[in-house]
Amino acid sequence: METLVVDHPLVAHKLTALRDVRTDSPTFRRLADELVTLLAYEATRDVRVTDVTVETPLVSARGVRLTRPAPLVVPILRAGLGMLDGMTRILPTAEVGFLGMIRDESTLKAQTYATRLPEDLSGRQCYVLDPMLATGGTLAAAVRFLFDRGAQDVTAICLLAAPEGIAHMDETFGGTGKPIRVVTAALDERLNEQGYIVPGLGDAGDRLYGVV
Ligand SMILES: O=P(O)(O)OC[C@H]1O[C@H](OP(=O)(O)OP(=O)(O)O)[C@H](O)[C@@H]1O
Ligand SMILES: O=c1cc[nH]c(=O)[nH]1
Ligand SMILES: [Mg+2]
Repeated sequence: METLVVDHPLVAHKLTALRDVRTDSPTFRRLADELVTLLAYEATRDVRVTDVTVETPLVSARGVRLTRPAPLVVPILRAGLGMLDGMTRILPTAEVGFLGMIRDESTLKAQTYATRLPEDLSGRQCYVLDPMLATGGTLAAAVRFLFDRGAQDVTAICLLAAPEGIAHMDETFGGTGKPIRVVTAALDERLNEQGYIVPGLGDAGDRLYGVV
């Protein structure tokens, strides 16, 4: 599995503001949206394209267009929804599937409460959106759903990742030879006793959707 920590001053600037406990929900939503677009630019570096020729007003020119079928983008509800607009802004023809997952805060195990994915993902490139990669239980389950339906490769875009989550993904998929990438704005220090990323940004879903 490949992990890419995007090293860019604008990414660091927006992430710092997201971490700030004083950032209110409307600002948090806007920053998350902007940050995803920057991460998505890096995450889509390997998106498949097909050679085409276009007519400019002057001559024929060679170029590319996205290979069809377009990639599948899968936000993990609830918090991943806050990343969908930022992603589809740069990949407007993407198909969108949904996974609803919640982590039981006492066991830290992920439970799936909704799946709305194409049945057949043979040969498809997939992008999973979830702001937080903590223990990795949620992302591992989501990635398994996609590979079970035939996905060719999966890239997860996470605002923040913990070393424990990256290690869990490596242990789960490392020996499978499946192409998986995690693209994140930062690899934080650790998880605390409650499974929260430290220094982190708190509960991403609550901060996005106004509980705090
Ligand atoms: O890596 P893990 O330890 O599995 O934890 C990460 C998950 O926890 C959060 O979702 P949460 O369960 O809080 O649901 P929500 O999006 O509805 O807030 C987050 O958005 C991830 O999906
Ligand atoms: O730090 C964390 C860990 C899991 N989920 C969150 O929203 N934040
Ligand atoms: Mg939450």
